[in-house]
Amino acid sequence: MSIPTITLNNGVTIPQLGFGVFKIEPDKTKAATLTALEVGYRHIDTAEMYGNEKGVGEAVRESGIPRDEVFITSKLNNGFHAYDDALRATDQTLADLGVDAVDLFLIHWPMPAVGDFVETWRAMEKIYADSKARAIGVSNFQQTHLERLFAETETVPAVNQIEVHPYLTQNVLRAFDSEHDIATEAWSPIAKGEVLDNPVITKIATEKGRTAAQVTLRWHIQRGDIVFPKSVTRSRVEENFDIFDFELSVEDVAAIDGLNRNYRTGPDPDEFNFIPGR
Ligand SMILES: NC(=O)C1=CN([C@@H]2O[C@H](COP(=O)(O)OP(=O)(O)OC[C@H]3O[C@@H](n4cnc5c(N)ncnc54)[C@H](OP(=O)(O)O)[C@@H]3O)[C@@H](O)[C@H]2O)C=CC1
Ligand SMILES: O=C(O)C(=O)[C@@H](O)[C@H](O)C(=O)CO
Repeated sequence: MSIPTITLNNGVTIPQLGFGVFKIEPDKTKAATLTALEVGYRHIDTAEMYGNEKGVGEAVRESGIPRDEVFITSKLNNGFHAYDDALRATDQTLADLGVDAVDLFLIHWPMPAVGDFVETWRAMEKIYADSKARAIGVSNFQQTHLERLFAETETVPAVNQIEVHPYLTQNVLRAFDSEHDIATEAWSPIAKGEVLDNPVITKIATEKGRTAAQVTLRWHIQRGDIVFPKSVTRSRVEENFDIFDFELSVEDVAAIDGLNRNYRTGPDPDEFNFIPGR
């Protein structure tokens, strides 16, 4: 099964479907990631915050798949926004993953009340210039945060990774990303499972002979976003991968768009200023 790719604003290509590892225990991450790689995933989304970068790196090495065939994303944790801290934390991420460079590196949260993300972005530009990341981007940035980066720095982020699912369709921010050549990545794409019993989605699933998760992931793919559902259950890892041999109609996509209720499963980026360990 060939996974579609998206070309980022610096020419780097990313598989549109990946595997997320948030909340996978460090000692279970190697096995879970190996399962995803066996099933066919070639894009893994991790973060320093998840405490499981080592397991991801071990799985990629143990899989025997050439490094350049697996796209690895990690994220700079909230306690490392200061310029020198960001550079040091990046080196630690590379050491934990056991790689020379990540494919994509993101500022995990803007933390607007702290207010130092422009300095952090300058560190990201240095990390990119030093070839420690093939592409750099942000996560959980609102339009105002992006506008500050445009005004005060040189590089437009390649990616904005934000919460998106049928109950939080984010069409305004996604359109803003797109106007500025920033690819949107949709985190918690099935809303941590919360959308799977929605009658609009289950009806489409029944009509298509698919599961609600497959319909929801297919909706993301047809809207053009990048997704990386998480599962520690092999049958679900397979199910979530098996979404490229059917299509939703324009009406199906519109019906799922209509489920938006601006509901977040995770923190509001305008209010989240949490620094782990402090
Ligand atoms: N940048 C950021 O701030 C954030 C980024 N992320 C990224 O996004 C990824 C995905 O988001 P996440 O929050 O994990 O949530 P998801 O929307 O991917 O949902 C994961 C949950 O759904 C279950 N599940 C997965 N597939 C199926 C299926 N086919 N049928 C029924 N249940 C299923 C999983 O259970 P089980 O594992 O038990 O099978 C798990 O409980 C993360 O792993 C992380 O990489 C997530 C949150 C914030
Ligand atoms: O999963 C992530 O990438 C996150 O940032 C979350 O852990 C987020 O910080 C959260 O859910 C906090 O409760």
